[in-house]
Amino acid sequence: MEEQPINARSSGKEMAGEQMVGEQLASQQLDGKQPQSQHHRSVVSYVRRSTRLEGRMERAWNEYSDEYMLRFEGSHNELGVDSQLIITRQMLKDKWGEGFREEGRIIVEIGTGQGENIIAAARNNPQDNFIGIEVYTPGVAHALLKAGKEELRNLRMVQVNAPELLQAFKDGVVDEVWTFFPDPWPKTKHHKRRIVQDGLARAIHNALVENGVWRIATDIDDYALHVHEVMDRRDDFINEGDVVVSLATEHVSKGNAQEAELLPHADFMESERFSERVLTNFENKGLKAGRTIHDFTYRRQ
Ligand SMILES: C[S@@+](CC[C@H](N)C(=O)[O-])C[C@H]1O[C@@H](n2cnc3c(N)ncnc32)[C@H](O)[C@@H]1O
Repeated sequence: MEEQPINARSSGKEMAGEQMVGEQLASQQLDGKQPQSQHHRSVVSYVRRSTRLEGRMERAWNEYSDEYMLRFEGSHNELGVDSQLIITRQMLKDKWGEGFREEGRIIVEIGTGQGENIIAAARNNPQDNFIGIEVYTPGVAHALLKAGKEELRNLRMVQVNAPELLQAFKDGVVDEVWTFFPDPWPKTKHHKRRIVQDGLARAIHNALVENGVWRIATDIDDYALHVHEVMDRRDDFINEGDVVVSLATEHVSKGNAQEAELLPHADFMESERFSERVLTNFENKGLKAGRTIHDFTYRRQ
């Protein structure tokens, strides 16, 4: 479905469109200038759908959202974050309340979907703190339901546009950022909507502790190539991959493996499967369709 570019902040209707995020906002801040108006339009990586919850999901929201949702200025009832917001570890601790692990790492997952990964990670690593960012309300509700049922204390969810939140973190607050199976946006004219972009990389670089890592996974070859294009030329991250992967160097459309085989290939370095990554529905679909799963580890320099 084609998105309708309307301003999410002013309308709050079913289809959200374009607002200032990622590359533009990050580059303005990191260049030391004040960002322009937050209402300036830029491209976002999602299409906002109807967010009406019913039944179990509605009950989960009512029961658990007060405890599990972290709310920041500018993030009430909309997906934006105040461009002046600075998130420190102390602020997180204060908002979190009981359950924040003083000595623990802070791990942020961008685009948690149904929450499978972040829930499993929080359960398996009770010593660390996990923050899930997701724009899609039913996805957030699913995560709340699972977290609430398991009484996880070391997990919080935020419903905002992830690049905006990432760039609010004060230098060196986050230990790891995970982006697993980002929306592929296969059409060339939509590649600018892919969430892995220079602006997000800069924001994540700033948010990460020294030697912190950004882990990415995708089942789309063309997206894997896009990740290499964006990340491998950066000198502020190092690609820690030690597995050689051959990828078609011309962009190919999603699923067009035959065409890809005929195109010129080049070798790229990728990682073994990240051990904390669980098999989600998205990955399962990719595997069933015979696609290769690509894992990336970029370490902050
Ligand atoms: C293809 S799903 C993958 C979900 C999950 N990571 C998994 O592996 O199952 C991508 C998710 O990213 C979310 N998303 C896309 N852009 C986002 C953004 N700018 N901020 C937060 N979430 C976003 C979408 O709503 C969607 O749930």
